[in-house]
Amino acid sequence: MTQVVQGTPIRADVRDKLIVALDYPSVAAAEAAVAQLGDVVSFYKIGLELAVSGGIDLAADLIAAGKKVFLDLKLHDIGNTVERATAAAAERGFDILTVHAYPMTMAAAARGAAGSKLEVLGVTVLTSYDDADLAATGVVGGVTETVRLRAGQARDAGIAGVICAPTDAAMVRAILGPDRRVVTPGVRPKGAAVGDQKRIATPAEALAAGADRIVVGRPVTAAEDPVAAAQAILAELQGA
Ligand SMILES: O=C(O)c1cc(=O)[nH]c(=O)n1[C@@H]1O[C@H](COP(=O)(O)O)[C@@H](O)[C@H]1O
Repeated sequence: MTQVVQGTPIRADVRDKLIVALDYPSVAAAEAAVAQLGDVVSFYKIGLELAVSGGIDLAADLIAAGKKVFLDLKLHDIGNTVERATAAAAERGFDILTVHAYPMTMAAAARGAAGSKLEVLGVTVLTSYDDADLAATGVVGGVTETVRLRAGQARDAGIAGVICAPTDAAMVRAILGPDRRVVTPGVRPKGAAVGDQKRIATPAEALAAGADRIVVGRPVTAAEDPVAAAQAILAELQGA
């Protein structure tokens, strides 16, 4: 169904570019948000907080309701474990699964997803990290150099694409080419609270830099009017 925002119809392909992060402490809270957002939002992310709170099973209801679902567990473990967990996520019908962008982890996830529609995305460098935060983990090389390295490794591992900051998206798109996914959290509409994010851009800037999809949590879920907040982001994406 086509959405109409302030007289402008929002195309279905534009709606699929907005992934709303269901970062809630209970399944009931997530279900209430999904009910409130109705047809406005077509793509949801189940992340760590909701998964630990029993939210993985919510995916079946979302899929039955025609939504796309991103399982954000940011896997990183021995190859056998990652491969089997990825195959289990594919079996459950998820559209996207995240793993950390380490070569062996990405290769294992690629094996686990083989033959399914599941898109494995490698998390390059978290959007809450700056150069100093990354250096504190022992990584040699700044954010830009590390994202460049990991994007190339994601391409070589044969996974669907990466998660990166919108500020990295143009560089990553050049590395991955047009056929792989570039998905960016760290997105803040003008004037929205930044919170713990450090490498941010607006929805329109993220798309202009080469992102396929954006992930947005608090600017929608903590808004006084989440429906209006999501609609405003979609209108910005459509205009980008
Ligand atoms: O993998 C992710 O989705 C992710 C990667 C990253 O580098 N940064 C990041 O913020 N995220 C997720 O994207 C969402 C961003 O939420 P907000 O900061 O509330 O918009 C959260 O659910 C994070 O877990």
